[in-house]
Amino acid sequence: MSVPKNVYVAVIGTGGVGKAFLSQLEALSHRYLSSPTPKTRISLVYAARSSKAVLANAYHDPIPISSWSDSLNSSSTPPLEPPALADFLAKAPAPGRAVVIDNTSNEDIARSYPIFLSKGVSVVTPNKKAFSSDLDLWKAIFAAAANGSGPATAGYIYHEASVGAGLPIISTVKDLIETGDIITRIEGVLSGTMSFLFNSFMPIGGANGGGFSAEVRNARDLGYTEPDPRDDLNGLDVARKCTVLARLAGVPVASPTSFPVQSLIPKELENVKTGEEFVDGLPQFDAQIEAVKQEAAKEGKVLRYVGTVDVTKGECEVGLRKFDPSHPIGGLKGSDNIFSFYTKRYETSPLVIQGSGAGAEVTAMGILADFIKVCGLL
Ligand SMILES: NC(=O)C1=CN([C@@H]2O[C@H](COP(=O)(O)OP(=O)(O)OC[C@H]3O[C@@H](n4cnc5c(N)ncnc54)[C@H](OP(=O)(O)O)[C@@H]3O)[C@@H](O)[C@H]2O)C=CC1
Ligand SMILES: N[C@@H](CC=O)C(=O)O
Ligand code: NA
Repeated sequence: MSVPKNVYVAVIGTGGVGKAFLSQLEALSHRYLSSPTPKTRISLVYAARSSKAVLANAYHDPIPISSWSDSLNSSSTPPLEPPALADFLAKAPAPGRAVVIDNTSNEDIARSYPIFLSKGVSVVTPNKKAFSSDLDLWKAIFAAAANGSGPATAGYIYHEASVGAGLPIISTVKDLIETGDIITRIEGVLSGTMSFLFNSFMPIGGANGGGFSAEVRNARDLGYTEPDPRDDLNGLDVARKCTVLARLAGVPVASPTSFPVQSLIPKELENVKTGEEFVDGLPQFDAQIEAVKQEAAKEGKVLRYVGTVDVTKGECEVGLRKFDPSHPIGGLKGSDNIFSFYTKRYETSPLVIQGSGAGAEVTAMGILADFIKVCGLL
């Protein structure tokens, strides 16, 4: 009987998405182990939140996945700096190797991916920062990865959940390109938060829309927003997703602030210190967005927040637009995203992907699916 390969997992970030990921990882681990001929054994060797971390005593003595929370809560160890974590994970015994799951939105951790990858440690993440900050970081990540132009001994990088949460967006873009299609335009509602806000604030028929600020609070409480909701409301989250998609499609977008992005943050709240202060201050500006809503309603339209990547022209654009209620974007529900891909093959009738684009469980699913792909490659 063949010996199962060990895959050693380090999880950074145990918030909404991180918790859901660990719970799905535990179930996957049970499924793997209950197979009559287990091929993979998953060992949790590190878990961290911003203030503390827990590290396995040794590779042969991992942290039980079912009690990661107790282990982390009772720890007084601070998180390891990324280079130290990479050194630790690079020593994972063969067969199999280590995978780091970054469930934070931390830019310093994102900047350390090339260090992990060059040491043979794979990275799976929903963190958009790595792929949508400066272009040099993008190039460094893919130059270091085995599934980029790095050596076969390098780690793999997968980031499906960085765009459209669990929806198969990154894999679809890659499949279109690798099979020789030419993407000309991608457009749609790319934010679960923005979708939820406008579907609730201005539902078709105009009935029961609550105040805008109350919907922002709801979106945050439902786990749709970024750790700081201002990163959604300023349009940067959608701009980051457009940047990722554009770069994958071959447009070298310099940064998510290098093209027009409409912010929905009132000027007076631009410089408040915390996300909490921002959410608390928002109700006094409800009248402003209500006026924009009424203007659209007079034309028989609804407001929706959209992103467009015009690959042919090499341009991106992000902002609020008016739609007829009969338009597929006008009729979205809940936190649904919709992505329309126009390509040489899908020229007049686009390839459309629609479904929930935010929330812990659907995001964790995207991360776990990537993790399973990496396990298959190790
Ligand atoms: N929520 C969603 O629907 C989606 C989220 N994403 C992405 O998933 C990621 C996580 O989102 P979400 O779970 O909602 O956010 P949360 O704010 O709920 O969780 C973030 C976690 O990261 C931890 N963290 C932050 N900085 C560090 C650090 N330096 N070292 C270790 N841990 C750190 C936080 O620690 P602490 O607990 O101590 O605060 C927290 O546990 C983000 O990148 C987001 O963009 C992607 C698609 C959808
Ligand atoms: N805050 C984001 C989370 C997923 O990327 C969103 O609302 O879409
Ligand atoms: Na996705």
